Amino acid sequence: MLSLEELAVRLFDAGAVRLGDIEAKIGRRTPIYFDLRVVVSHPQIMLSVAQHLEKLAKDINHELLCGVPYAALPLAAVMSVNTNTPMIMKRKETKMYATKRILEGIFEKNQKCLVVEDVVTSGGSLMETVSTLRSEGLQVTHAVVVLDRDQGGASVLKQNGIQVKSIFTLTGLLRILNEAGKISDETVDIILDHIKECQFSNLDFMKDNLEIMSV
Ligand SMILES: O=c1ccn([C@@H]2O[C@H](COP(=O)(O)O)[C@@H](O)[C@H]2O)c(=O)[nH]1
Repeated sequence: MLSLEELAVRLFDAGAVRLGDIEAKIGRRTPIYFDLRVVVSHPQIMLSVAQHLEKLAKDINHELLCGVPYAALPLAAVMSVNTNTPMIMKRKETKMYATKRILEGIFEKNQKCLVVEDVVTSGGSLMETVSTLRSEGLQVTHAVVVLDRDQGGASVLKQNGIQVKSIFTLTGLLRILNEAGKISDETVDIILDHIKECQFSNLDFMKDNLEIMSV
C-alpha cells in the first residue's frame, strides 16, 4: 500500500486535483476541485485508495458496503472484493420496470451498511444515499471517505447520525502537496481562505435538502 504522502502525489500527478477558478456544485466557485473519477484509469492508485479506505473501515462494525453514486462505486467494489464484504448499489433513480428497485444487490432489514464516498463538501450527496438506505430498513452510522474538504460536511453528517472517517482532510492534503513542491504557498493560502469563508452548517443543509430530510 502506498503511504499517504505517496498516494497524495500520485493522485495529483494523475490529474485528480484541479486548481483555478472552478465552478462547483450549486453554482458556487472554488479554487480547488477534486476529480477522483480519474482513478478508474489508474488501477494501482485505485487499489491503494481502496486499501486506505479498508484500513479506516476495519474498526467499524458492518455487514454491507454501499458507494455513493457514481464516483465511489468502483472504490466500494474493490473494497468489497478485497475484504469479502457484500456490496449493494443505490440507483440514481428507482428502476421503473421489472424489479422497480432503488437498491441493487441482496440485503436484509437491519443489516449494518457502511457508506463509501469520494469527497465530502456539504455532506448532501452522502446524506441522500444514507436516507435511501435507512428508508429501506438498513442501519447506517458510519461513512469512509477519501477526502473531507473541511467545509463542515462531516459535522453536518455527525448531527444526522453519521460518523465520517476520511483518508485525507483538505488541510492535510494541502500540507503534503505543498511539502512535495506540487502547490505553492500562495495557492495554499488562497484555498485555506476559501475554505474558511465557504462553510456549510446543518441549517444550510436542511434548507437545501428538505426532500431528503423528510424521507
Ligand atoms: O472537489 C469536489 C467536491 C465535490 N465533489 C462531488 O460532490 C459531492 C460532494 O459534495 P457534497 O456537497 O458533500 O454533496 C461528491 O459526491 C463528489 O462526487 C467532487 O467530486 N469534488
